[in-house]
Amino acid sequence: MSFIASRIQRRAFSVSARNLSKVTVLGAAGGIGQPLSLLLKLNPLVTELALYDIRGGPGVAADISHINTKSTVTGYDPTPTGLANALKGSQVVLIPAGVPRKPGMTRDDLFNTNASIVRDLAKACAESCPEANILVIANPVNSTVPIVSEIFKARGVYNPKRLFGVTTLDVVRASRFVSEIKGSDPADENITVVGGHSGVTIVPLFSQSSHPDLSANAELVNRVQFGGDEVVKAKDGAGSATLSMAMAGARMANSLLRASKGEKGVIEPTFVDSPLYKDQGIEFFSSRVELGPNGVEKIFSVGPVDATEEKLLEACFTDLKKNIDKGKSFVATNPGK
Ligand SMILES: NC(=O)C1=CN([C@@H]2O[C@H](COP(=O)(O)OP(=O)(O)OC[C@H]3O[C@@H](n4cnc5c(N)ncnc54)[C@H](O)[C@@H]3O)[C@@H](O)[C@H]2O)C=CC1
Ligand SMILES: O=C([O-])CC(=O)C(=O)O
Repeated sequence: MSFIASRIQRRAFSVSARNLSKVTVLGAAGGIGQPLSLLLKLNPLVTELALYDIRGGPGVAADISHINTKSTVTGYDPTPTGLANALKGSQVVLIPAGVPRKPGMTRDDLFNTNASIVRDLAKACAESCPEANILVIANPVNSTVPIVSEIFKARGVYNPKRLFGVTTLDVVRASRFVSEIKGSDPADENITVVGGHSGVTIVPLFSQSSHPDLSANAELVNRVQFGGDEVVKAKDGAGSATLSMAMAGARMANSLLRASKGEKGVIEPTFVDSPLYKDQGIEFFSSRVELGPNGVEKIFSVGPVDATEEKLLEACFTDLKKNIDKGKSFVATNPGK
């Protein structure tokens, strides 16, 4: 083959490789995993969908694979090889694997079960797809994201630009709740929510929205902070938010894929390794983040806040630091196999 022909062929390969987007869902047969996988099957940016669960992955995959969009769907057996194959070549890995809350529980009460699930899945990711974007949905997000980072660090493959805690549901809720009060279209309501993803670590910044008066609406602030509890209570023992979460997770994955294809100005709120409050010992923080082909492109600062929000941020910092430290020390004391 001539030099030019081989160069053309190489370029054609790299262009088509860039156009291929394998997305993996770990926990694909669960309450979130199933509708999330469905929404990803409907996304034309996804070319290959890999579904893994400790039970039921192949069944969900067979069902979804009949949907007449172009992407291929494969379900993997619950074995180490199945998991490795689900992850190999993946560009985006979503992790909704783990137990959900029951009424009366906090997200932190899930730690004992979910920490080791996330730790072990993170090990598999570090091994099989160290360069993928990892989107952690499993709670408590404030602790599970640091767990993933510690595992990647221990293996020398940590890239802070590729690790995301999914906090999209908080802004989805905030815009919907505001629209109910104002009688507006939620699509027009851009509410910034910063901090973490549980209770008082969730800080909506209404003063920055087109309705600054709402920052004094304690009931609304509380509803955004404890929106998850509203669903847990209504489901009465049958789990937590699954459908709205699937929509939020699919939105976040879609934003990453759009940015990876070179679209500019794609901004999502997300819980990332962040410089914003590192001087206060807070290594991860959710704020508006511009996404790009390399993952995190730019982390926006919190911006001006009013006195009420200043107090909310103080409460957030205290809990968030504890949650992050808990995740980090878990890996130090429970490194697993
Ligand atoms: N980040 C967020 O905004 C939200 C997070 N969540 C969290 O997402 C998690 C999942 O919630 P649901 O889907 O409702 O729970 P679920 O119990 O319905 O589904 C979890 C799935 O994970 C699977 N699983 C467990 N261990 C696994 C492992 N080692 N490997 C692969 N799969 C495994 C289970 O077999 C099950 O199918 C919970 O921790 C929940 O708290 C829920 C809503 C919002
Ligand atoms: O509340 C929960 O346990 C699930 C969750 O994270 C949410 O709905 O925001």
